Amino acid sequence: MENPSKSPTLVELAERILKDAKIIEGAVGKSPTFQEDTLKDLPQEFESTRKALVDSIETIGALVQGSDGLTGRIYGPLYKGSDLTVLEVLYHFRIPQAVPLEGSISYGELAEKCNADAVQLMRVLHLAMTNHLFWEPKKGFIAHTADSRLLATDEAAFNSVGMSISENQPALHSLAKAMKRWPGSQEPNQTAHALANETELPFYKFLQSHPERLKLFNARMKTLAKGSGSENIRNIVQGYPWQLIEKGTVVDVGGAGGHLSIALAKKYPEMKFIVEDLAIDKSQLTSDLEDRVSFIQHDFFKPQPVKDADVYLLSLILHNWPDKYSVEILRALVPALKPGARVLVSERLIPEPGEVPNSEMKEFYTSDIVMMTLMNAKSHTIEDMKELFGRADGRLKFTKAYGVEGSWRKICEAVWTP
Ligand SMILES: C[S@@+](CC[C@H](N)C(=O)[O-])C[C@H]1O[C@@H](n2cnc3c(N)ncnc32)[C@H](O)[C@@H]1O
Repeated sequence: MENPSKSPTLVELAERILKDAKIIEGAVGKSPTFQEDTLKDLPQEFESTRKALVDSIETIGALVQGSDGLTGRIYGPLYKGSDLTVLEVLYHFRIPQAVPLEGSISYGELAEKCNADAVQLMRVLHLAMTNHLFWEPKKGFIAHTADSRLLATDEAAFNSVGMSISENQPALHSLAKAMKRWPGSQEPNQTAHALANETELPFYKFLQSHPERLKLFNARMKTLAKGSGSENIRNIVQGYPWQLIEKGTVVDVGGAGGHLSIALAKKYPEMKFIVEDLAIDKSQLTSDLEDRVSFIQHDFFKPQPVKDADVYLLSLILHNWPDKYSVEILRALVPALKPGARVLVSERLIPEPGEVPNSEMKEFYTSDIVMMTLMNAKSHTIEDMKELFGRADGRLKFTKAYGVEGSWRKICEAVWTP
């Protein structure tokens, strides 16, 4: 975070906004509108400019509103909570799907289709429109914008909103209560999510006993995999010097359907991969890779069964667990490790304060808090990662954090040095 007395002037910010807006518009050739999101094709190399632009806009908005604006932002009409209420109504009444993709529909007809009261529906939709969801082409009628159309046509995106409403929001509202009841807890069932749902089950077990909510969670994971999931693959494949492993074997611990191993196997034809997870899912494996990518069922809290591999990869695993359990997961590898074996832990690390703009820092801290509310888990800093390796076993020597340029996903390497 910047020193508050040194924030840029309004004019400096406005100039930055103009400069970055020109760069971005030049990159896609056509400015986005609320009907057409041309920025979804923005090339990766302009992502940092997009983030800088968002940050400048937020900063100038907050400065111009002043401290009275702050109270307004928290308690007044711009409070995010009411935006979430709108989404909740859109989700429960399946409003996006009831609006025609072309043309418009009257509030009365829409209310009938959604089984809702027309006046209440109109009032909620008026607020939705302030966030560019739907618009009124003529009085009394509504039509889609690009955002509302996405919710109507992409079931995974729609269910992802459902997941946020069913799991994240109630849990976030219960965080203060959970912090009072179980201060500093390291148990995955002493969470805000458990309080909000009046359950003693940890998050994943709770979902397994509520299949309709598990479906929403899986949809959320699918939408993430479209964006950051592919960033996950890119980071794993390009962000580590795999040529060092040559003809070696990689154990992909908690590797799900093996998408990372499969991507690596395609690029490194001499390496072998063993994907471990609670259940075996070979649906993504093609026959040409069958001799080099295999699957076994394994609980990562039990001693590692594959001995003497060259690499044990834990991608997006430890950030789902309280530290106490992350240490157990790492320790369970120890009996299998040969001297020089590498343990690679890949996840998005939290930057040092001030290393990235405030708006980006907010994303990192938000995801950290979501981890806390759902599982008492956490996002890690690089210092946390060093500490976890050390706590697991002093012979697991942290060497370096690798990763692709410009990404906060890092691959933290520790080498077994007995
Ligand atoms: C967030 S996903 C990460 C998947 C993959 N490594 C990646 O980077 O995309 C976490 C994975 O851990 C698996 N998992 C959870 N508990 C496990 C356990 N006790 N033993 C093995 N795998 C487990 C889940 O089934 C899931 O596939």
